[in-house]
Amino acid sequence: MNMVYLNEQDIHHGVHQRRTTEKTQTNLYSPQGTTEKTQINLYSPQGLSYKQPSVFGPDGKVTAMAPWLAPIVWEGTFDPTLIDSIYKQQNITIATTVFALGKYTKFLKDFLESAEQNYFVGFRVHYYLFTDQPQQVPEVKMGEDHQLTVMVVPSSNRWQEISLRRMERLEKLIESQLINEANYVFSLDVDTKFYGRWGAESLGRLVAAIHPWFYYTPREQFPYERRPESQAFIPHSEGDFYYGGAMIGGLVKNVYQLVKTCREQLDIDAAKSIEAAWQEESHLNKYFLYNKPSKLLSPEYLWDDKRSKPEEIKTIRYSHVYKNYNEVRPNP
Ligand SMILES: CC(=O)N[C@H]1[C@@H](OP(=O)(O)OP(=O)(O)OC[C@H]2O[C@@H](n3ccc(=O)[nH]c3=O)[C@H](O)[C@@H]2O)O[C@H](CO)[C@H](O)[C@@H]1O
Ligand SMILES: [Mn+2]
Repeated sequence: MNMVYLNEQDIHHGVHQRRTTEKTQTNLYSPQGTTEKTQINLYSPQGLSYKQPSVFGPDGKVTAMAPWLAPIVWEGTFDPTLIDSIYKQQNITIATTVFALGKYTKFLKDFLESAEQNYFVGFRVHYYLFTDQPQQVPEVKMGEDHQLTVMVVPSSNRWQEISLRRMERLEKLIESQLINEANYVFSLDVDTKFYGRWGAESLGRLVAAIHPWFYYTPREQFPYERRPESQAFIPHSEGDFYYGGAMIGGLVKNVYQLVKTCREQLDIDAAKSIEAAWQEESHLNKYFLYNKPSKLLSPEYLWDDKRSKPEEIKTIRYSHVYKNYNEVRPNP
């Protein structure tokens, strides 16, 4: 069983060819096996030793709680009508950032149209769409209380840069606007589509999504950054879940702490000319390891169209659509 999934992951990663090798870690950077401890970042506590948590309970069924008592949101664990009504009384605004630079504008229509069908329907939603091609932004009819603001930003010729810059841009947006305008904020990938409800059950102080390709994987095989010289470094003995960089969320203040820290850590790495294996996603995983999310979204909330639906996934709500990497990215 495990083997099958590991192979699928390897295929998944092989497509991008951006995983660092395990060799680098043991041979180059930890020659005596002593550096791991001394190079742990200042904001990280010393590694705490505990068993890797699982999304499956002892009965083999999915579990609705992480061992630090954060809910894991699955179909069947909440009453959608009830939970929406609780948050509606609070009159909240949910800011949502999405980036579409270069050819990624082609994903906007499906992303926005499907969001309008499924995403926080009946709540106040304010999309902030960052793009370098404002003329390519499609007209999409917004639901009541939903609005969209286009933020024009300079283009970039490296997809890695576009992806990781989201941290800095979100940091600035929160400082300048969201702190006064919104209660919650989500940042979502654009090469995606909503297929099902995404509502108030996803709200929390700090929200992470479990990556659809790694919830069967032993932590030592997570594609964390393994070079101790990177600020995103995580030793093989640590790790909870592997979280996807395509979705982060939470209260504005808590997301601000997250994006600011990740941006600072990315800057430190950049000054040393090191780019983590999965860019900001690696830094995000480091952050969540030492600042545990208060709510986890099951892979229902971050699926991948390339992956067939296993039994434990009752409904797919938000999923990566197929993309031809060579066609849409500015560089390999
Ligand atoms: C499932 C998941 O968690 N996917 C993550 C993954 O692969 P992905 O292959 O999904 O990354 P990606 O190509 O979708 O890039 C992330 C996002 O950056 C934006 N973009 C990117 C390139 C470009 O030319 N124009 C543009 O606008 C766009 O919003 C896109 O959704 O790794 C990335 C960084 O290593 C991010 O962490 C993604 O969230
Ligand atoms: Mn993506």
